[in-house]
Amino acid sequence: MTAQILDGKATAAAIKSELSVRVAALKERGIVPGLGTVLVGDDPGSRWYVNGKHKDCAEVGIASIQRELPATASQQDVEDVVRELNADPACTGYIVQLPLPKGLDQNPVLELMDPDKDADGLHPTSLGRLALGIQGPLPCTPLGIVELLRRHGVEINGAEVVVLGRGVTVGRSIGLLLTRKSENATVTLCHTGTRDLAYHLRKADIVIAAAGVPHLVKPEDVKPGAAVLDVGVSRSEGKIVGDVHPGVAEVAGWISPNPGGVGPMTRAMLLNNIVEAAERRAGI
Ligand SMILES: Nc1nc2c(c(=O)[nH]1)N[C@@H](CN(C=O)c1ccc(C(=O)N[C@@H](CCC(=O)O)C(=O)O)cc1)CN2
Repeated sequence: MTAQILDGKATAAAIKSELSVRVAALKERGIVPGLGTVLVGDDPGSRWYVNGKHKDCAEVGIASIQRELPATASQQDVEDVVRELNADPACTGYIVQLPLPKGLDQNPVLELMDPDKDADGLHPTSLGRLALGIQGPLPCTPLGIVELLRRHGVEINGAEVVVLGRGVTVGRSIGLLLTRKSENATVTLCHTGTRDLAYHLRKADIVIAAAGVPHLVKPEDVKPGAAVLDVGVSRSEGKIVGDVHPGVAEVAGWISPNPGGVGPMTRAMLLNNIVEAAERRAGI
């Protein structure tokens, strides 16, 4: 078997073109949605991601508000920028690029954000709303994964899903999303404390690998025909090495490339959250 490709790049392009139409409709009502970003420090990966977010904004007609602070910024400096964006009427929503440099505490920063401006769906209120089934912004990577599966016709309803990694941007929240009645999956979250990872992987219809461990998911541990999403980012000689061994493509039914799979979907879902926030405020 050779897996079908869950093409995140093409799917994100289709979503962006749908969002451009919605942005144009907002502009006809005099509303220009704006995305703010807060980048602290000089990590090249984080800078690349933030630049990508603003490039996407330009493509669909969303205004960009960029705030940068040096790696030497204090907790107070970062929190001042957050307060400024909370008060900025041009900013529909914003993100603080994670991780923050060492020495800064991300949780007080996230808590200080106006939950109504949380574009990432990572504010405690947004995660609480998700747990309670109240409408609000959803975390971008989990939302991107669900959308990627849906648009490729992968059955989520009733599926056994195994998630690897308990990080805040993916593993912690994706179970909340996939176990809603509308998705209806059964989710197992595996992490470094999991005793027998292969046991869990072998019964999964859908594997979401977000552990950041190169080639953690081996072909012999994947159920034939499963959908495998590779969210892991490790780097070797300048190249991305995912959590999924290349041999998995011979066993799986669907596989997301990395790069070109979940990453572009994360970016598209951020734009989606901004457009939805602007529409909500306009009563659309
Ligand atoms: N505040 C946030 N911080 C972080 C998030 C997040 O959702 N919110 N997620 C990641 C980084 N991230 C977005 O911020 C992100 C990661 C990867 C991609 C992407 O398109 N990757 C490309 C490959 C890029 C490369 O070559 O390095 C791909 O997969 O094709 C977009 C966004 C952590 N921080």
